[in-house]
Parts: sequence; C-alpha cells; structure tokens
Amino acid sequence: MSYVDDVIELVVKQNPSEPEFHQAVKEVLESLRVVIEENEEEFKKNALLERLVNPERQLKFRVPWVDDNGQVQVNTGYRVQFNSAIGPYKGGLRFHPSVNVGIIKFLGFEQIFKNSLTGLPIGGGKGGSDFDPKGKSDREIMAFCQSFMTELCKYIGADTDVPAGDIGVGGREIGFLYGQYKRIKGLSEGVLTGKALSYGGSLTRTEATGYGLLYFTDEMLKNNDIDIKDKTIVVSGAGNVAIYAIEKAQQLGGKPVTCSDSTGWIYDPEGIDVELLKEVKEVKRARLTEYARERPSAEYHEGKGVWSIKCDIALPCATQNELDLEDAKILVENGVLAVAEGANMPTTIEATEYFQANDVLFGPGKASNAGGVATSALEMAQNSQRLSWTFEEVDSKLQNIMQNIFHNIDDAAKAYGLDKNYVAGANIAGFEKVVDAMNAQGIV
Ligand SMILES: NC(=O)C1=CN([C@@H]2O[C@H](COP(=O)(O)OP(=O)(O)OC[C@H]3O[C@@H](n4cnc5c(N)ncnc54)[C@H](O)[C@@H]3O)[C@@H](O)[C@H]2O)C=CC1
Ligand SMILES: O=C(O)CCC(=O)C(=O)O
Repeated sequence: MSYVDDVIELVVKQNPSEPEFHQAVKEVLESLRVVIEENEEEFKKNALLERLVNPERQLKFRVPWVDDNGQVQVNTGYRVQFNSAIGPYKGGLRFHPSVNVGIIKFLGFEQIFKNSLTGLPIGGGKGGSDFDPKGKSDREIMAFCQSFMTELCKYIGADTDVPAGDIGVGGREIGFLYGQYKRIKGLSEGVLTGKALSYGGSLTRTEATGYGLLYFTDEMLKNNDIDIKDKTIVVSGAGNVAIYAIEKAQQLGGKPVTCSDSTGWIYDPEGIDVELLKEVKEVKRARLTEYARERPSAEYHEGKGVWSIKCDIALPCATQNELDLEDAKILVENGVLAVAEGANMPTTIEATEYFQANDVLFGPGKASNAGGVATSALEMAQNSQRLSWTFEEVDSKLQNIMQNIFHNIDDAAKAYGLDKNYVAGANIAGFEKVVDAMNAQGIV
C-alpha cells in the first residue's frame, strides 16, 4: 500500500463515526497522490500527512443557557484549531442541530487549503455547536452566544484564532459573541470577522462569499470560452452565500431561477427577485413559502428538487452532500456546462467524478467559495490598521483574489498534466504552500 493509502486508512481507524471527515480527507489525499509520489520517502519520514490530518488542538465544551421559560438547556460547543502553519487559525462557526465533531473536522480540514489558496496569511480552523437557532427569540440567541463565548474566549484572539460566521451564524450572532469577548477580555480587537460596520466590520464581507463565487465562476467560464450572459443558473440555499451569489449572477447578466431552504424550494422562471428574497430571509427570517406568496411567477415545492430544473450553470450553496450522483446525472442530461460550489463539500465524490467524466467544468468549494474568508482576512488587515476601506476597494481586491485563485489552480493542474481538473489543482496549490510553511518551521 502507498503512503497515501496508509494515511487514509489511519484516519478512518482513528476517527470512527466521522464520515464527512473521512470524505474530505479522501478527496484531498487522492488528488495529492501525484505530488506525494514524487517524493514519498521524504514526506513519510517527516510524517507530513499524519501531521496534516491531525488537528493541532481540538476543543469540546459544555454550553449551558436559560431559555425563555426559565428552563436550563445544555448544548455542546466545538472549536477545531487545525493548522496554523500559514497564520492564525481562521474559519467560521456553525450553529445547526446536525453539528458534531466530524462535521467540524471536515470543515476545518477544508479550511486549511482554502485559506492557503487566498494567498493571505491565515491558518485553518472551524467551530460551532449543535444549538438550533431556528425559532429562538433574540434573548435566547444572546444567552446562548454569551455562554458559548464565555468558554471559547480562553482559546481565541486576534493573533491566535479568529472565528466568523457559517450556517446559523450571521451578523446578529457575531455581535453577541463579540460583546461577550470584549466584556470578559477587555480587548477591542479583531477577534471575530463578519462584524457590523459600526464596530470594526468590513464593507463587502456580507456579500463576499456569493460575489466571490461568481467572480471565480465567471473567470472559469471565460477561460473556457463561455459567456455567463443569458445563462440559466440553478442555485440551492437561501442564506448568506446563495443570496449574494444570485445578486452577482444577475449583475453579470446571468439568470438565476431557483433557491431552496431546508423545507422546500422555489422555481421562478422569470428570475429570482433578490430584493424580495432578502426581505423574506434576512429581515423576516421567514420560510420560502412567504416568497412564493408575494411573487406570482414563483412555484414553491416541498422537499429537495432544484437540480431537476434544466440549466447551464449549477451553484450548490446550502450544505454538504446536497448534490449526489443521481442529481449529477439529471444535470448532465439537461446539458449543464459548469458547476461551482458555494457551500463546503456540497457535491459527493461520485457526483464530482461524474461531472468531470462528462466534461462539465467543476469549481471545488475550497477555491470557488474562498471569497468569504479572503474578505475576512481583509477585515483583519483593516482592524490591525485601525482603518476602514471603501466598498469598491474591498470588492476590487476580492475580484482580484478570486481571479488569481482560478489561475493558480489552473496552473497547478496543468503542471501535473491534469488540465481542467480544478479539484486536483486546488488541492495541489493549497497543499504546496502549507507544506512549504510546515517544513520551514521544523517538526511541530
Ligand atoms: N457564510 C460564509 O461566508 C461562507 C459559507 N460557506 C458555506 O456555504 C454554505 C451556506 O452557508 P451560509 O449561506 O453562510 O449559511 P446560512 O445559514 O446563511 O444559510 C444556509 C442556507 O442553507 C439552507 N440549508 C441548510 N441546511 C440545509 C439542508 N440540510 N437542506 C437544504 N437546505 C439547507 C438553509 O435553509 C439556508 O437557506 C455552508 O456550506 C457554509 O459552510 C462557505 C464559505 C463561506
Ligand atoms: O470568514 C471566515 O473566517 C469563515 C468563512 C468560512 O467559514 C468558510 O470559508 O467556510
């Protein structure tokens, strides 16, 4: 067995019941074979891969809080500080009932390579809780966030670990978390990103992941002689990433016609009304049925189904493993030209391979959704400078970063004779920088 196979087997053995973490590791290590095999003995002697797949530190803690009925509730909090070779741990917090250590580890592992691809000095980490924000009052959300931060604040800081949002964590939650950090530590510092503008946030951070996804997609399409104008685009999700992906897709002349949440999905053949979607999701925090009620051209369907709509471009922006082999077959049959991931690992390995085998351009999340964390790093830079940059300044840096990511992964793929395999290109380019930094710092 090769070194890569040994390490994949070790990960499965040492981390039982963590299928998403196994999946993320397999996907990365499989495409690194070509790099590892060039210098296998050296990598093995330095236990490079064993160090890469083992988090530097893994925190799990109790989060007690009091609900509106006076009942004490107990949730579990996590922070996985995966790899700091390039810079302070950086990555979001997810509040969702499905959260467990394996999910946080898959997200933290992906984050190492994504953050490396941004070209900015940030290491990889991720955290969260099995707390479900759905249906909770603002006071309950605040009570939970304060308790969560009371423990987490011992392990984070502007130069050590800088969390941000992810599923279930937006501006409201970041505000409560920041307030509690400042209260306990007495520090006004850039310890979190995704802050509001009034206390150190960056313009464009709200839009960054969705906009970045479209900057990347547009660059990938242009390099393959495809114009995004008038293309029909199918989007899943209706949260932060999906909303701003839809907005930028429209600005670039594309036509997004779907969105979805955890209970149902919208098909709007006239094109999604993004202002209405913002009103429903960001202001009212309501279901998509509300969108359909207000918009005569929209159809609402229960369950999952956006991938059944004929399209040129598919952008999965909801959650992991939401697009499987059956969905991929339907999309290919309907003539899809390109798929780019807004969410983290939304496409199963089998579906990804099916797209690649059928010449569908495929942008992997660690490259295509890196605009969010890249703009978080720009927020950190502004906080360190005690300055705020304009929307145009941040947006143009974001655009540059996403175009560079595309070209770096394209070059890395070509260097190994894997032209147009952007999955391999992203893993290789992300890995090479992390390995350089790890090697330079000795055995740590
Ligand atoms: N917010 C950010 O800056 C970044 C987010 N991501 C990823 O993008 C994805 C979406 O995150 P956000 O938009 O920030 O979260 P969000 O909480 O704003 O929205 C998530 C959306 O996905 C839907 N969703 C969640 N679970 C679902 C399920 N099981 N089935 C169907 N729909 C489901 C929700 O209803 C919601 O509309 C996640 O995979 C996240 O890790 C990736 C990079 C950065
Ligand atoms: O902005 C950040 O630090 C977090 C972004 C994130 O969680 C992600 O890229 O998946």
